[in-house]
Amino acid sequence: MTDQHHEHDQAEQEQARVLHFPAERLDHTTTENTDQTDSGEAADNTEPTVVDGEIVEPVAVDQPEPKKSEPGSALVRAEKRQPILPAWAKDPQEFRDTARWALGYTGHTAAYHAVRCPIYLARIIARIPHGSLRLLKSLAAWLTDAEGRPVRSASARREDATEYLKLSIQRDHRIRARALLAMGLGAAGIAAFLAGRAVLPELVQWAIVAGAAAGLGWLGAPADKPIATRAVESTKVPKLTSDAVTRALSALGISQINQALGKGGEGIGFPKPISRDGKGWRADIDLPYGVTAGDIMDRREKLASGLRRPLGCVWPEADNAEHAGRMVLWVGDQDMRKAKQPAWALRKGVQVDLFQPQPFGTDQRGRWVDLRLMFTSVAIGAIPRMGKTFALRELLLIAALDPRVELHTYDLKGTGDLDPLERVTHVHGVGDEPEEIDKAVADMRSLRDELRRRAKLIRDLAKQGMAPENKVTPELASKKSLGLHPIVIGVDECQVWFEHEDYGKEFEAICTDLVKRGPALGIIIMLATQRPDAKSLPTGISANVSTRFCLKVQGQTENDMVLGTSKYKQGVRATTFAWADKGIGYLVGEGADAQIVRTVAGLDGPAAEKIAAYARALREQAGTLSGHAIGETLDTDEARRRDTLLEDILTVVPETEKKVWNETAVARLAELRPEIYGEWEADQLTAALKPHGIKANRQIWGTDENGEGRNRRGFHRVDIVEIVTERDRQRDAG
Ligand SMILES: Nc1ncnc2c1ncn2[C@@H]1O[C@H](COP(=O)(O)OP(=O)(O)OP(=O)(O)O)[C@@H](O)[C@H]1O
Repeated sequence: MTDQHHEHDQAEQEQARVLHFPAERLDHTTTENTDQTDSGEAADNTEPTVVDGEIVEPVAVDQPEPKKSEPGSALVRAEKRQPILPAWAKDPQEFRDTARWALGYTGHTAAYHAVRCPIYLARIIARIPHGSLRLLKSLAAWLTDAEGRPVRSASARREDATEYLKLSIQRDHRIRARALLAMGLGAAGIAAFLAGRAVLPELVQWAIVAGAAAGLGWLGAPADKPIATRAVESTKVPKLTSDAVTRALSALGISQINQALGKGGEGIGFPKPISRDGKGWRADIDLPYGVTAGDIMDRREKLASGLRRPLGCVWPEADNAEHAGRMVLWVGDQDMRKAKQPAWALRKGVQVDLFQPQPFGTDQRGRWVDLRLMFTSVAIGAIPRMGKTFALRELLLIAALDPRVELHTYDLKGTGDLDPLERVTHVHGVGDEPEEIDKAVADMRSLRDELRRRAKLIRDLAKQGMAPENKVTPELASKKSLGLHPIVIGVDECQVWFEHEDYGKEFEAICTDLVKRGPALGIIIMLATQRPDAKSLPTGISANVSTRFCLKVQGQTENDMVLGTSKYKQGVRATTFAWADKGIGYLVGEGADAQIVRTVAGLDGPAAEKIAAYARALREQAGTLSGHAIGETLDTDEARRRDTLLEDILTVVPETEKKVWNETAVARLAELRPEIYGEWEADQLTAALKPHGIKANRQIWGTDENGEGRNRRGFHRVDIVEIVTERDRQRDAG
């Protein structure tokens, strides 16, 4: 295409000649030139010497230098090669589907006709006489040269004796030859019959008789009543044509389109032929100047009406690889909402590896779209009742099928949508009652501590060469001793947390941290909200999540909040979905282009229960059931206490003691709260204080138990005081 253009441009350039036109015009331009340049050349130009048109060489200002031909380059052409194998034969899933369809089709057809065999037999027998009569009639007509009769009669009517004589002689010759041929064939037939009777086995003889009878029966059947009826009625979908597309576009009420289609307009461009793409038609369309793909997407319903197709079949999309006026229109054979989804590989339960992509939903063409949950964080947004909870639950079920995963599930709406996961989850929260919020705060705080622990551990492991990319690897996640297993947190209606009067800011801070740093450390947070605005999905979170799924939303702000800045402008508009497009949304995965995906259909409560039961069995086998799943409730007091380390230190280290050894502090802490600090070593305190930015490995001069002065590791009390004061100040301000 590009080459063709280029050649065309070159040809035009070669033919082009610049004609200089007379004085006044030249005067003007040259004056401008003189203004701009001080050279003497400009002064020369002020003399308009050309009066008549003169041919001068064109000066190419923005054309590329004509390419010198390089040896061998003629062989390397920019042609587009057609794939050797069709797409369905290359994709294993599509191949399986096609093979399954072909087998099913053949089996159905065979069974359908087998059942009707007796009827077909009766019909054949009934039609044999009529068939025989037809055969004899045709034979007689052939023998008597019936086809020449009308011509002969016409010449007789015209009394054209010469012509009639010529035709009669020809007829006599023909009849004689045909009679001889018929006799010969008849004799050969009788001989073959007698020989066949003598030589052929009886079965073959019967087969020949049956074949002859079937032939006569078939001959005797009227054209509108064939012997065998159709086993499959093909419901043919109308072919998408450029005329149909143009008509539909012209019905959208967009003035630029109507102008372009009006008299003298440049029309609508189809840069590629409309072709089959999966189970539908694909049209690449160059819209008239000034019209964008987004303008059409906003009128999807009208477009569907113009195409006379169900709304769920019509999917206009922007082609961002081209210009803003290029649209890809995909018109499916079947309504995406009603089309039978191919079987979900995880429906019956299989062990999954969260590090590998797993099937999340199907695209318009009915192909599975995979999603890798590891190293990601997810935001799901939609107006109510569009399938947001179903999508979140599906993702949590996928996570549950990896027995290493520790689940934290929060159903803040409180209707029990995530209850099927109860049997596998580590922490389960339902509703927004104060005690539930307390539990969630404690859990999130402990997850933040876990995040910090992991960060340090990964740093250490990276130094030892065990975490080459400074993130959790499948090997590290599988080592129980390291505690680096994936942690997946799912929060439905997350706005309840972020809008909480007391803890909103803290939830936001922790979740933002988890969204930013969690993925590399194996902590995956998934947040779903029905009100995607800056309050319910804070910008720190919405800007940093890496996987986004947006079902129907009402406006541009919500759209961009979930899918990312400028997505609406780029033509990725979840506003175009209709009310009936349940479970259908735009998915923006890691670094991938946005695509329309329908989540797994029919994954309701009972279906989710079954998968969760399988996931539990996997966990029982792997010995990874913990927390809520085995009846343990989160000890909120304990979790809170862990967060009071700094305060505890200030309690055990009096103001008068400016510096203290770690071992002294740990011994006193163990006395204060043996249930928490009883087992602590001095090094553990160093590690626990590090995330707070407190250096607990300073050399501190002190006196040991024998009364001898020596240097040991410790910290300055004032460092702790500073952090606690700052934290209290922030909490008060928040
Ligand atoms: N992939 C799908 N295919 C067909 N229907 C679906 C699909 N996903 C969800 N649904 C249907 O959408 C309806 C709403 O789903 P869901 O409860 O998840 O919505 P929601 O957005 O979470 O609503 P709410 O905001 O009230 O919680 C359900 O009745 C469900 O059957």
